[in-house]
Amino acid sequence: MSQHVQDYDETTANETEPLVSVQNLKTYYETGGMLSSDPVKAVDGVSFDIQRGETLGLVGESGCGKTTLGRTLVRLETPTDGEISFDGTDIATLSGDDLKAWRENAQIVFQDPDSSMNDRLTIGKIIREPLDVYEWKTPRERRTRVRELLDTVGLQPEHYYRYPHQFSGGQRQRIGIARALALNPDFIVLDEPTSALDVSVQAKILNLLEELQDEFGLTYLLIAHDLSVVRHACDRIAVMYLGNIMEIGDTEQLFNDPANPYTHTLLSSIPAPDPTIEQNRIPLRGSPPSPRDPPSGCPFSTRCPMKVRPDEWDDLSEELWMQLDVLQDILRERAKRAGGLSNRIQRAIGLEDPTADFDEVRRTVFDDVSVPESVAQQLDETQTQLAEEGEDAALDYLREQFGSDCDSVFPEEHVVDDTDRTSRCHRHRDANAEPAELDRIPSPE
Ligand SMILES: Nc1ncnc2c1ncn2[C@@H]1O[C@H](COP(=O)(O)OP(=O)(O)OP(=O)(O)O)[C@@H](O)[C@H]1O
Repeated sequence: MSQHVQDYDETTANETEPLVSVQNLKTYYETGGMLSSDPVKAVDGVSFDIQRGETLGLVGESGCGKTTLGRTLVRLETPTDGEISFDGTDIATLSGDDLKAWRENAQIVFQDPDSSMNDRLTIGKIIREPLDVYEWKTPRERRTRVRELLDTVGLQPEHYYRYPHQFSGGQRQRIGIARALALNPDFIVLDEPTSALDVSVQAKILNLLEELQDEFGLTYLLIAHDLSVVRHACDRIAVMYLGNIMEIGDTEQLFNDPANPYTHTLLSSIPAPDPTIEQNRIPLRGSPPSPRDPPSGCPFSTRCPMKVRPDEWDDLSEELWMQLDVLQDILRERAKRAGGLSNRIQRAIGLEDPTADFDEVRRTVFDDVSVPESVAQQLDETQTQLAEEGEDAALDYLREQFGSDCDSVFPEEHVVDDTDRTSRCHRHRDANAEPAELDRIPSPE
């Protein structure tokens, strides 16, 4: 949609400020519960702008906070902290009538249009609902507006009196889009708008969204799992991991030359169009840490294939480093399981020996790699810590011995190209730039 951004900018040359500007935005969910009082840090301090008329894509693994961020930008969620400036107005703290009045400007289209549709209402009523809520003009003008909207999204006037179940998935998504357009918003969050649809229908809906953007000067945040969808549809991409934006910038630059190790791993999961071409796939180990208890340094540090290593261990083999990471993964998993009240009580009364199978874990993890005596000693001490203090102490010990800034310092944002793309990674510091190549990572089995 880049061409469009240019056209729109020409007609609004005086409006050079971004439409949406986000500073250190956090949205936490307080879920309470006896065993864990920590909030879910779904969005954990993000800052970025969305320019007028652009489409910003938002990608990342399931649960990284994309939907929460989208919902917060249209104020369906209340941020815990931070600022959202919309067209120059801070909307993060709006409430009551002010919030309702502002909401006309920003809408959301859901993955599953059915979730926002009452099956017992006609299509006309469903699209008209926002107009009724906002008491937009007269009832007659509202009906006329709905007919216009049906036409705008490629449906027929006679569809006004039909019911949602009489339509296909693609048509229902058109209805959802018509409803989102009803109040003439400037900004729309598109939350996986095509993931529930067949591929042929997906393309039609994406084309429709692009046409509507051109016609009405809309600004989009497009959330999508499918990286080929965002590559085609977005001017810029934001890559999210565990509530943070790890990289954000121009779509083609980001796809052609990803700067952040997480972007690398995410993009390398896309199968090559030609299966005979050998791909340098980067394994993404394990699952993301809990957003209730994110790592203390870089959010991606527990899975990062390019983690910075302390100089004193420079001569350890790649294979051994990888297995040390695997050992930490296992201990973290055990720590999660041991966190339950019943396990803790069991251990307190001596029913469970936390080191019972550590010997076996150690044998299996380091079976195929050569472990120098210096590392073996650290593993012995890890085992002692585990026996005496438990998994968290053993993990702290491993972090002290083998960790770096990646494990303890949140990475700052670095500009990584001349299009102002930014990435958060300690590898961008000059001192850590080598080795910069992901090629050094051993291929997965
Ligand atoms: N209402 C809620 N209450 C408590 N936790 C929530 C709530 N909504 C989301 N979460 C949690 O917040 C985190 C982020 O969820 P979110 O749905 O924003 O991620 P996502 O990237 O959109 O995932 P997906 O791609 O699966 O939709 C997850 O750990 C999720 O379980």
